[in-house]
Amino acid sequence: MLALAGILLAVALGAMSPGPSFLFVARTSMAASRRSGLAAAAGMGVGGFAYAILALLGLKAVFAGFPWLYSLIKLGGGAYLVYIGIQMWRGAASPLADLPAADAVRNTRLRAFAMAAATQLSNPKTAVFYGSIFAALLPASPGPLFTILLPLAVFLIEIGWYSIVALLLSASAPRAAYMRAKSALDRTAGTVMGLLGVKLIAAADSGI
Ligand SMILES: NC(=[NH2+])NCCC[C@H](N)C(=O)O
Repeated sequence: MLALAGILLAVALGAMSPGPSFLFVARTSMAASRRSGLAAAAGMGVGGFAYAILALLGLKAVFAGFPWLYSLIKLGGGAYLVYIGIQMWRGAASPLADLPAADAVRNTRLRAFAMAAATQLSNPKTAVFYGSIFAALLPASPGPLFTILLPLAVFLIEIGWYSIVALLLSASAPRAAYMRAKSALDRTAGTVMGLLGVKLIAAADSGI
């Protein structure tokens, strides 16, 4: 159980370090709504859960055995981050839409959830964390209880941290500040996303 606690601490610290996933949840919470921000937090939880399971299944060995797969993931993930960055730039100058209809709100939440999960899965920081540090901390032969508890705990930590981010940043003061500086903030976030994507693509042929 001590091993589990150590791994979970590493997961929490990793989740709290800023990166593309943080940017996505922060922006969704400020630009869309609290509920969309929480939907995005759930997407991050699901993405982390998927990575924890992959790691338990031997993600590191898979990457070591099939280096091209690791490169492919980096290429695809990098391209996705660049795409998100461009989308942020393109929307930067337009004001936020007026209150959308109920249908649109549902769609927005679902979209926030799906895009968050995609962001978490293609996020180089997340992939590297679960593919290396996390995998290295795993016991050589984890028992069944450990194998069940670990992905669930990872899900709770990731969704928990990003829910805190969503709740804090969807409050009226951060939202108002975001509205005032929307185009500059969107361009900055878009540039950071795009650069992280380019960095990932450039490193696609390097090893684990
Ligand atoms: N335990 C982790 N490393 N989770 C993924 C972290 C992603 C990182 N916090 C980001 O915002 O991009």
